[in-house]
Amino acid sequence: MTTTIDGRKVAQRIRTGVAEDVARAARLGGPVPGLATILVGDDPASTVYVAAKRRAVREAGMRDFHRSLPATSTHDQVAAVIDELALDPEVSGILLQLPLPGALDAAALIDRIPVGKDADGLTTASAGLLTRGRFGLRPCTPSGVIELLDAARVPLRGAHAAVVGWGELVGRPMAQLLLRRGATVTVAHEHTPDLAAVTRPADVLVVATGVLGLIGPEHVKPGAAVIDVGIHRTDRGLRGDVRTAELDGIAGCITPVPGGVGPMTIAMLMVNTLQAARWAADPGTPPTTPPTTPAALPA
Ligand SMILES: Nc1nc2c(c(=O)[nH]1)N[C@@H](CN(C=O)c1ccc(C(=O)N[C@@H](CCC(=O)O)C(=O)O)cc1)CN2
Repeated sequence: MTTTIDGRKVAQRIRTGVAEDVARAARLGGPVPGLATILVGDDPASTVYVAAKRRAVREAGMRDFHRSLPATSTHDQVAAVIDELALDPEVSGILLQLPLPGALDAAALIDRIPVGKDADGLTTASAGLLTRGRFGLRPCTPSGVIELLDAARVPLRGAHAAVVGWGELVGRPMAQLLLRRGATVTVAHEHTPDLAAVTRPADVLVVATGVLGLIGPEHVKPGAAVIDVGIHRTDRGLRGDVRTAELDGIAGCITPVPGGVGPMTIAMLMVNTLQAARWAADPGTPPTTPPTTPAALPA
């Protein structure tokens, strides 16, 4: 039997835990965390995602700072906004919504965000901290995947994990997070000649390719945990990189699209914003706990 992992439920539990922590800190007179979202242009999906992030910020009792910039903005104009937010002590975290329009250099702009305010965990500095196993803010989607695997009680230490896709947003940090949990990790990508040869031995399969329906029964070990990070808008609604219906009775557990990984991205952004505020309040002793709240863990 295949179990569906309910990402909405896990995400809500995490968001409630963050809201409780924010309220508790406020009662004790601590600073209220604040997230600044930056949206450049008017890409419809990005507009929806940023609106959802801002709503989540307010629901968590945090402060919502937002900047909208025209699609014609230059590198220097976007950089100036990031620099201004970087200096603002009320802003705990900064997020530059991706993708950026035109020829803007996303990597260079993201790297202007100070590591302590890197709510998305996407700067080169945050990637370095992750690779070294030091405290830092982790990329939201892959850390959300780890939370889902924990919620489904999927053992990671000693497991063979395959990550399909090597993007900076998901694939690469995902592999690092799984490694840190003691999994043996293989990363497959567009140049991998025989994809099924990599994925079929995997106990844990994380797919983040951006290729609609790439993964089917021929790629999956019976009983494996299958995590689908893809989101595609089709005539039949949202679909992922995995042909989920075909894996019923084969996968041990699987995330749906929608309602799987997607909601976790926003939940983990709330966790990171809270962590950033704590880090700023006591920069000498960065939190030593993993970037999740105790409330985020399964009961
Ligand atoms: N700066 C960033 N940009 C982008 C990120 C990111 O983490 N940081 N990730 C994606 C988009 N994204 C958040 O920005 C995101 C994607 C999907 C969801 C989500 O909740 N999806 C729902 C379906 C919602 C829908 O109808 O589209 C689901 O899967 O159930 C949240 C956030 C790229 N850009």
